[in-house]
Amino acid sequence: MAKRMELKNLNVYYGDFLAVEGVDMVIEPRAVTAFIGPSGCGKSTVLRTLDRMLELTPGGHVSGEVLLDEQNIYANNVDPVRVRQQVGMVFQQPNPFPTMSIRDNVLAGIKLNARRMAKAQQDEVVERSLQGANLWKEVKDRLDAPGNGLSGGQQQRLCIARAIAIQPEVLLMDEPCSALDPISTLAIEDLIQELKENYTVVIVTHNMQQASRVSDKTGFFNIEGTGKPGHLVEFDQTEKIFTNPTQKDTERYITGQFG
Ligand SMILES: Nc1ncnc2c1ncn2[C@@H]1O[C@H](COP(=O)(O)OP(=O)(O)OP(=O)(O)O)[C@@H](O)[C@H]1O
Repeated sequence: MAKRMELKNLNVYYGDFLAVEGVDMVIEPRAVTAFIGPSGCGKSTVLRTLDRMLELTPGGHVSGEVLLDEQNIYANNVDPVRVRQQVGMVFQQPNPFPTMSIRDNVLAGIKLNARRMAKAQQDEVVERSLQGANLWKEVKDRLDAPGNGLSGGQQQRLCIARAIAIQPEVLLMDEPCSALDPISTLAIEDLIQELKENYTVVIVTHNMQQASRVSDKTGFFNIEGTGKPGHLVEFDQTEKIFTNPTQKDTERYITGQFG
């Protein structure tokens, strides 16, 4: 588990609109990479290229390459469904299937991929995934209760359990804490630190303290103005980005002068 990803001269389009231009970046395995930058600079757009979810938006397409351990995931012979088995996504709004039980929520991705599994093996996946998402202790006595009976923070950890149940290599998180209270946010941030031992983690966040707390590397994206493409301004060790950035715009952004 945990694979390296590499973006090579990546351009991302919605129809004719060039939303993000010329991104080159190596995303290291067993590390957390954060994407920061002002609204509209393309953080979520780039994130969605990493599991080919971008193509689910009409007109969404890319040029350039996205490598997952040397394999271009946009090559003609690559099945996007297979990519999404290797690269999982956790969204801003916790989105468990509301009436489905906690147990079935964890197994949802596996069932969707039509993998048959004996009950004992399912039990093992449910426990392992919930342990991995730091939720097991809180829910082990009510696995058959509906997913929407959990708190927001627990629901987000359930979504993380669902994402890791299929044993991906990479976990993408699009502002995973923005709908959560501060205590649940800290629980997810602690969990992200644990997840990086086994996964390649990429997180989009508006919260600069969060980026500096949880990530090893940070990419700062920016946009010159409405209708212009976003681009990657600077990508480096998180500590360097937040203490001694090379680019003036990065410094202006992290010191709150715009954005
Ligand atoms: N479905 C879409 N169709 C057309 N254009 C889109 C679509 N989604 C995003 N865009 C455009 O792509 C650009 C990048 O948007 P994106 O949402 O990736 O930025 P972001 O940095 O994640 O912003 P935010 O921080 O506000 O979420 C913007 O100009 C946006 O308007």
